[in-house]
Amino acid sequence: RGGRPAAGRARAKEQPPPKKQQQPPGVCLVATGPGSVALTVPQAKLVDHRRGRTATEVFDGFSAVLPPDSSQNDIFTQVMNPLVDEFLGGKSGLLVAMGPTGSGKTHTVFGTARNPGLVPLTLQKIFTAADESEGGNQSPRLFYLSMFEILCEGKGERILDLLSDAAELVLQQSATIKGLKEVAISSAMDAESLVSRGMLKRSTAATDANSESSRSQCIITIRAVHKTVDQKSEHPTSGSVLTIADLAGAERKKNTGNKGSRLLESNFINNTSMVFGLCLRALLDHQKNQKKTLEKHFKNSMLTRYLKDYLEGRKKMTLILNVKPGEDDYADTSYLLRQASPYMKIRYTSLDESSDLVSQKRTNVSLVCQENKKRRKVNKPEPEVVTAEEKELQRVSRSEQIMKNLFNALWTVSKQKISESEVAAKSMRELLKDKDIEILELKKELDDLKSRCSHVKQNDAASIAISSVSQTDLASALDNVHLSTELVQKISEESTYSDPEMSSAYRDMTEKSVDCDTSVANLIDEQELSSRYLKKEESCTPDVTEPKCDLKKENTEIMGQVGNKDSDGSESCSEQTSAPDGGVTHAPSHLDDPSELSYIELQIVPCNLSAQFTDIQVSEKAPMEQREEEELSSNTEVESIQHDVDIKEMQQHDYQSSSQQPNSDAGDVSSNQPFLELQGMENPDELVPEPEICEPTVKEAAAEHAHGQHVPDEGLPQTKASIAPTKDCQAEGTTDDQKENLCQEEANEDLCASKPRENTKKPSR
Ligand SMILES: Nc1ncnc2c1ncn2[C@@H]1O[C@H](COP(=O)(O)OP(=O)(O)OP(=O)(O)O)[C@@H](O)[C@H]1O
Repeated sequence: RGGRPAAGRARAKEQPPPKKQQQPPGVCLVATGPGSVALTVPQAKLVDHRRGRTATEVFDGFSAVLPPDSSQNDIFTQVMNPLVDEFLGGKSGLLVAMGPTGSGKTHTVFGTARNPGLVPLTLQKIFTAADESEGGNQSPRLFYLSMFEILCEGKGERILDLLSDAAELVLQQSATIKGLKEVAISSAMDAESLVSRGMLKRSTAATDANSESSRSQCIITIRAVHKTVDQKSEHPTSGSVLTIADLAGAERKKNTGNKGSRLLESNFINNTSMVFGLCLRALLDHQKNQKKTLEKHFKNSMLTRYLKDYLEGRKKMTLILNVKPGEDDYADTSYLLRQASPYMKIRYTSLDESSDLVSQKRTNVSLVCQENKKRRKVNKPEPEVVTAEEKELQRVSRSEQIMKNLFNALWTVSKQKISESEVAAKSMRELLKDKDIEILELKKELDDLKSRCSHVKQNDAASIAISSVSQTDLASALDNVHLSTELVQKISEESTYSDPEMSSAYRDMTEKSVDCDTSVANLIDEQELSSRYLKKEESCTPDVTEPKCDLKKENTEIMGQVGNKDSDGSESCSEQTSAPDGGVTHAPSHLDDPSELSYIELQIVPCNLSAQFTDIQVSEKAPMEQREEEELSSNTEVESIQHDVDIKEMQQHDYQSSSQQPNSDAGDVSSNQPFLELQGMENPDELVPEPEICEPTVKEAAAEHAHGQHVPDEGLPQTKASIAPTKDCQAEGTTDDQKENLCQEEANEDLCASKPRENTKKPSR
């Protein structure tokens, strides 16, 4: 008990015990050197074939090996004094007493009043050193003492403050205990009494192995604070800390005989001891192989969490392996030596800590050291110190680089999309241009069609004008017919005085003329109807060239219809102008009928008019040409009339010559023979002699026609006017009875002639 674990590896080979140290009976472990021990297997533990032989294991490498008769001071001097010196020098340290139950750990740490342990000795040493430091002009320091235990509570753990009545303490992540009472200590005596009071609260129980067995892990901390630095703070946290831990010893059930709650405590104690050993083993392995990560076994118990800095090699730690050298304790001793002897090779990484705050930086320093080692492996001359800020900067720069790459990728894709869109827009523009060109061409075609349609409309208007002109011509022709009728009537009236037969023939001729006038009026009506029908057909006919043909055909049909209609009447004028095949013929065919010789000459006019109408309709001449033709026809008509007048004049002359004879006979055929020959007539009875008083009037009218006075439409009244004075002259040259007869006849003729004229004017105008 009380021996420090030797450094180095225990040799597990059988070798003869050292000659100088005789192994006492019942003892298995003896010191063989300042840092080595020899563990001999008891004979009872050996198998049968090995009995009689000595089986000894040598464990060397320990810092010191203290024999069983060593005092508390020897232990303090050998084990604790270096830690106290470092503590007083500003360095934290840890002392942990390990060993099986009943091995004397508590006795070694706390001792007794008469034989004080390491804690009292430390306190004495500290205050002694403090007194010496004040006398040596060193800065005064304050010492604080805390004492707590970690015990089992059910299946868990809890911290209990041994210097206060605090209900519960909380172990923080920073390896500090929240709520732990620190008691400032000003003297060793006060501190020892304080520790003594705390020991009274510690959980202990009697087991088969120990009458006062510790049931918890007890931890005492002494913190030294310089007054000049932390005197303003009531509870300064800076300063070196000296930690002394008295662990509960591992227990064997058969040795302790624990049951129930004790057995649970045994499990807790053994588990904590095991975790503590694993942490040390992991630290050792990590220091042996830097590539191997440091296992974080310290998380598995509250004790190891509290001692994390020490178990990770950042603070100095001293282990006291308490063992019992009896043969009965061989198993526990052998187990502890085998377990803990390798820990002597553990080295802490920093010896320059001066305060607990500095320990926070030591982590970075440790990382820097590891980083430097790595950099040395890659043969870099100067290792770079990577701080947290630099790491943050590197992380930010990486993020920026990632975002930059992402932005570049998006930009490239966007550019491609834009280029594709531009190409598509260009093609669409070209397509629109083509469409515009097509639209312009279509517009041109539409304009052409419009112009052609307007031309067609003009043609239609021309055709309509032609129809109207034809109607006008028909009307003028009708007027001419009336004029001729009136002229014939005048002549017949004049001739009625001389020949009654001529008068009857004249009446027939007048009736024929009236019929002809009526036929012409009907023709005008039908032409107007046909022109309207033609308009409707032209409006529905798409082909613009068809109306011309239709116009000709329609006009031809009109003529045919007129002929057919008049053909019902045996003596119609239209019957003579229409051929059976629809063609146009002239009146000479009627010369075959001797019954109509009296008005053959007068029917030339309507027949010519029909021919004129046919020419107009077929040739579709211009209105001026039509007017010229009309004038020509009128002139022809006048010439024919003048020719008739000449004939009448010749007849009148013959009649006068015959009437001057005493026995004038109207039936004298010889006197009429020249006229008949001229006219080509065979029946002289139909000749109507004209009276002599009409000669000047007829001559005057014939002279007007002969002087080239055309007879336009408007000139028709003039013709009438030119004829009217002849009646006056005629009336002046006659007797009163004759005048009355003439006026009566003239009135009758006016009434007879007015009827057809009124019928013809209505539809034509
Ligand atoms: N060097 C010593 N001198 C005198 N008595 C001792 C010595 N070592 C131990 N003892 C006595 O042995 C008994 C057990 O000692 P101690 O309680 O210290 O053992 P422990 O290792 O702490 O056991 P546990 O782990 O169970 O607490 C005590 O009664 C103690 O007085």
